[in-house]
Amino acid sequence: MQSLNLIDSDIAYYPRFIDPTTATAFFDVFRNTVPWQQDDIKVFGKIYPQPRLTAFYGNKDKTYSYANITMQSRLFSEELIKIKALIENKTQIDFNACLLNLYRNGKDSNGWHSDDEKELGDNPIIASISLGENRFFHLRHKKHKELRYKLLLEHGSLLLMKGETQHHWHHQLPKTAKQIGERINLTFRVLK
Ligand SMILES: O=C(O)CCC(=O)C(=O)O
Ligand SMILES: [Fe+2]
Repeated sequence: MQSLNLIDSDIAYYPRFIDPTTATAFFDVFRNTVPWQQDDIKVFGKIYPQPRLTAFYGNKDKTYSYANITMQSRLFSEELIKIKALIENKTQIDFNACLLNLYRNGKDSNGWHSDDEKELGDNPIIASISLGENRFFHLRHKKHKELRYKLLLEHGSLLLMKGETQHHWHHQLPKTAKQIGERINLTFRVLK
């Protein structure tokens, strides 16, 4: 486990949290069975197609809203329940929802944001699993914008963000000019 030790944050990175062979098997199942959709998002009043595909799962029929999208959750699949159990075992935190992202190639991305929706509570806990291609994850302090950090999110890894992280830091998954394939990201969350 690697603790990022950035001020105003509580972020830990676990490389090979899932072994590579198992992670590849999970990747294939999610790639082929999740009903991936591309929604429109509103950014500063303009509508754009989201630069990635998403899906939303939970342990109940709940809706989740961000950037003017409202997603209806599907019930956790067998594979999501398995991964959720691995994370819960490590963190002692019970997760009840998961937002899935599919980045089809290097042009797909996720812009600067913090995961600070009201439903996530005061100090959101986000457990993020990476499958498939490695991609860089950027962090930038909201007030001290010169404080930045780049982390390579590898196949099978877990990134855990908690405490005041979402209050003080934005994160993004930038585009890359490299010719790369698909990456799937699972962000387990606690919805109040
Ligand atoms: O794909 C990633 O690693 C980041 C995803 C993310 O930040 C989010 O879904 O809120
Ligand atoms: Fe996020």
